[in-house]
Amino acid sequence: MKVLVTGGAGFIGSTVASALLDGGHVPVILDDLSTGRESFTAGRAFYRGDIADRRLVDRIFTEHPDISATVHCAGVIVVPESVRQPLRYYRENLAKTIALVDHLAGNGCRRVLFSSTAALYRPGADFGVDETSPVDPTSPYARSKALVEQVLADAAAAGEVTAVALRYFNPIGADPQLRTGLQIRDPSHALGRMIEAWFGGEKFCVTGVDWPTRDGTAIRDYVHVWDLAEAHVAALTRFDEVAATEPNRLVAVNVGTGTGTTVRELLAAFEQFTGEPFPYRETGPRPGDTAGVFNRSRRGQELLRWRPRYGIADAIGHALRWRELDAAGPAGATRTGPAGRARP
Ligand SMILES: NC(=O)c1ccc[n+]([C@@H]2O[C@H](COP(=O)([O-])OP(=O)(O)OC[C@H]3O[C@@H](n4cnc5c(N)ncnc54)[C@H](O)[C@@H]3O)[C@@H](O)[C@H]2O)c1
Ligand SMILES: O=c1ccn([C@@H]2O[C@H](COP(=O)(O)OP(=O)(O)O[C@H]3O[C@H](CO)[C@H](O)[C@H](O)[C@H]3O)[C@@H](O)[C@H]2O)c(=O)[nH]1
Repeated sequence: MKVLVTGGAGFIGSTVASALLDGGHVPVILDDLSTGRESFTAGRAFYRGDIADRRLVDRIFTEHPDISATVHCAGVIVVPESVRQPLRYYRENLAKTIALVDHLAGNGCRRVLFSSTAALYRPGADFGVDETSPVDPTSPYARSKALVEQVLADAAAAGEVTAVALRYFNPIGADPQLRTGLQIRDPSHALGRMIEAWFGGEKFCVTGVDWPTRDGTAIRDYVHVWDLAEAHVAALTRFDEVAATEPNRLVAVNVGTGTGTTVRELLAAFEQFTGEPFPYRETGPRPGDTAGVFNRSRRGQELLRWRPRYGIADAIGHALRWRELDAAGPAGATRTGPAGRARP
């Protein structure tokens, strides 16, 4: 398969591209490098530009007429930022996706695998959700994803596209071969902040301790980014079969591990991995935060014939090793290096 990967210079898209290559497929990357890293595209077909640029999309399909599907990862992703800049989030994630899908359909590429998010679910009493759980996003970021799903559902009903949405839970870790990992300088997600605090010799800040969870901190389903990437390859490999399970509808599939982990539990797993106590402080929740959800659906395993292979300790290890390598290498030369930390 030859597959267009938007956002293929970013954290998840670059890992998807590696998993495609490892599976004998060919990724073609479209990325504007707004948060992506050019070195992640080395040795891969790469077009720098905006997903909404019709001329660029036309050029890609002229040069690669055998692209059979698109994985659409490009977008802006920071929940608290979306609360401050909703118009930007709706423009980047919703308006530009409509333009992209229109250009894709115009080029005869109707198979769309969309990067959606479990953040669109309303947390239930026990925080477990499946694909039929109520969708009730609480931030402009999550709402932009729910709106794209709605657009794709309508386009699928009209036969304009065949669409599958992978609703990611919380991807962490790095490519186990360390070809790519988290590329942004100042991550906002819990494990990213933990790693920066640990390398910087600072306290980790737990944001939100009054959620109705077992220990008051928010719960998430942390899925290794390599497992997530393999779920994409599985979905692409049997795309028509998966789409045919709900003809003329958007097929939504949760991609999580099935295990809920609180922030305190993630911190404990980090301490266990490094063998050192991790000092922390506590504050109120961030804007747009939710108590969280974990996956309780088996649809991903059944429809995609996929199952996660890695656990949280693997993900922490890969993320730490990537961070260490990245700080040392040319791509990370401007970053602060590990603050005298011994390798765990
Ligand atoms: N990271 C998570 O926790 C998470 C969870 C659920 C869903 N997702 C979704 O997965 C996708 C990828 O997320 P990520 O963590 O890899 O983020 P990322 O920021 O690392 O990657 C996004 C990529 O898209 C590119 N991009 C952004 N806008 C673009 C545009 N208009 N045209 C072309 N390229 C553009 C960026 O340069 C970047 O390389 C996003 O759609 C995100 O919403 C992420
Ligand atoms: O330094 C931190 C960072 C986060 N948290 C807490 O940890 C929990 C999880 O936060 P994350 O940011 O790791 O996870 P989210 O599900 O809130 O958001 C993540 O997933 C979203 C999509 O689902 C977006 O992609 C977003 O950018 C990405 O961070 C939240 O309660 C948050 O308040 C902390 O306690 N301290």
